[in-house]
Order: sequence, then C-alpha cells, then structure tokens
Amino acid sequence: MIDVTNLHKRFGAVTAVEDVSFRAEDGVVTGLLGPNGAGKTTTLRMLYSLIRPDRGSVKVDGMDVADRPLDVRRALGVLPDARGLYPRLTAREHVRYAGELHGLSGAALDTRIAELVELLDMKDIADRRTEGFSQGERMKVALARALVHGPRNVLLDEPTNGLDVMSTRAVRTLIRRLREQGHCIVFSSHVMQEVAALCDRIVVVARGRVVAEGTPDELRARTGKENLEEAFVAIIGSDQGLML
Ligand SMILES: Nc1ncnc2c1ncn2[C@@H]1O[C@H](COP(=O)(O)OP(=O)(O)OP(=O)(O)O)[C@@H](O)[C@H]1O
Repeated sequence: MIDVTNLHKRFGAVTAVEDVSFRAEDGVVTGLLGPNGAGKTTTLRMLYSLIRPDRGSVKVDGMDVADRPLDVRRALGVLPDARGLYPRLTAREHVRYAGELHGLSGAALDTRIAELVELLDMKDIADRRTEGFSQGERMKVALARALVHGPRNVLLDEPTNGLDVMSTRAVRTLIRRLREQGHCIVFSSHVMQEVAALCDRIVVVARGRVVAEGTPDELRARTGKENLEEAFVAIIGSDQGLML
C-alpha cells in the first residue's frame, strides 16, 4: 500500500507538484491521469525516492520513504519514464543484473527470469543484446527488470507509451494479473482510454494538484457525464493533452 500525503515539489519558478495526497491500496490499480506537465512523473519520482519532496511524505507498506529509502526500494518495482538499457547486455542479462542487485542468485534467480521471459513473451529477444531494440522490446526488458524481485508495490510511468496494440494488450494482461495477486499498482498516463481500461481508482492531476479522485463510476456521477472522456474534460476544464 502506498500513502502519499501533502507532497510539494518546485523546480525554480515552476511548481511541479502542489499538495498532492492519495492512497493506493493493495489489489487495486490506481491511475494517475493528467495532461502533459501535470506533475505525474515528478510525483512518481518522489514515491521511489529519486527526488526529495520539498514538503509532504510518502509511505510504502507503512515505511516512510525519507526514513527507510532502501527498504522502500526493495518493496517497490519501478518502470521509470526513461527506460535506460545497456546496449551491450542481452535482455536476460539485464534482468539477471537487476535480480543480483536485489540479492537474488542461483536457481531461484534462474527460475524467476524464466517466469518473466514467459510472462512477457520475451523468448525471441531474451538472448539478444538490447542495442537496436524497438520501443516495445525495450519496455518489456525494463518491465521484467522492475519485477524481478517480486515487489509488493509496482510503479509504472506511462507503461504503454508508444506500444502497438499487441504489446499494449500484453501489458494490460500483466497488470491485471498483478492485481489478482494482490499487488499495489500505480500507473501514470495522459491517455484516458488507457486509464479507463485498467484502473479501479483514478487520481486526476492537473497543474500539480489533485483535481478529482474516485472510481470511474464515481467520476461519472460527480460530473453528471455518462461518458468517462467527457467526465475528464469537465474535471480538467479542457481536453488538452488528454487525447491519444
Ligand atoms: N528536473 C526538472 N527541472 C525543471 N522543471 C521540471 C523538472 N522536472 C519536471 N519539471 C517541470 O515540472 C512540471 C511537471 O512535470 P512532470 O514531468 O512531472 O509532468 P507529467 O505529468 O509527468 O507530464 P508528461 O505527461 O508530459 O510526462 C513541468 O512543468 C515540468 O517542466
């Protein structure tokens, strides 16, 4: 479970995140939805302690990120916005390296890598160097790397960005499976269809603030709009940045 309380972050004159609070429960997919520049990536970066908030706190499974950053990192699997792969390593070597950094080794690590290769349909690319990988192939490697240690909480920054229909479906299936297994999943997107297809709860952010929160049904009821897309437009006050 992830608890975010009154997070603030400024970059010089830009207020990227202003008083953001929400809770992401276990067994639930929580979507951070907002237009470009809304503060989603900055919020996620504070959740996984890449950057420090000016104010506010984040707790992962009850552990404060500021007090126990290493324990929190163990409890988190992160697909960051930059997928950053080593071109000379194969896909499998990436996942192995990440597993070793998390203290896994031997048969347990081999089994885990084999599971992820199967789950993410990576057999054809597992033993190729990642140099020249397509966006979808890169995303799969980054996702396998994020999940190798079986983290309870999973943060995904725009996981389906740039993916084709088949790869998008594979990622959705994986996210649903993680939810069934009771994981806490937070993912960010500026694509409302993506959020609508997957999320149990939606946190709508705009200009660094949470402007609405609830289930898709609650958001529809609150705005009086039948259609979720229209509900988002009503909440944000424009459709800018929310379209495919
Ligand atoms: N390191 C930084 N230095 C200066 N400004 C930054 C930095 N990181 C983010 N910002 C600014 O903070 C605001 C929020 O950015 P952020 O990347 O969190 O938005 P986002 O919701 O993830 O957007 P997108 O959907 O475009 O990825 C933007 O105005 C951005 O320019």
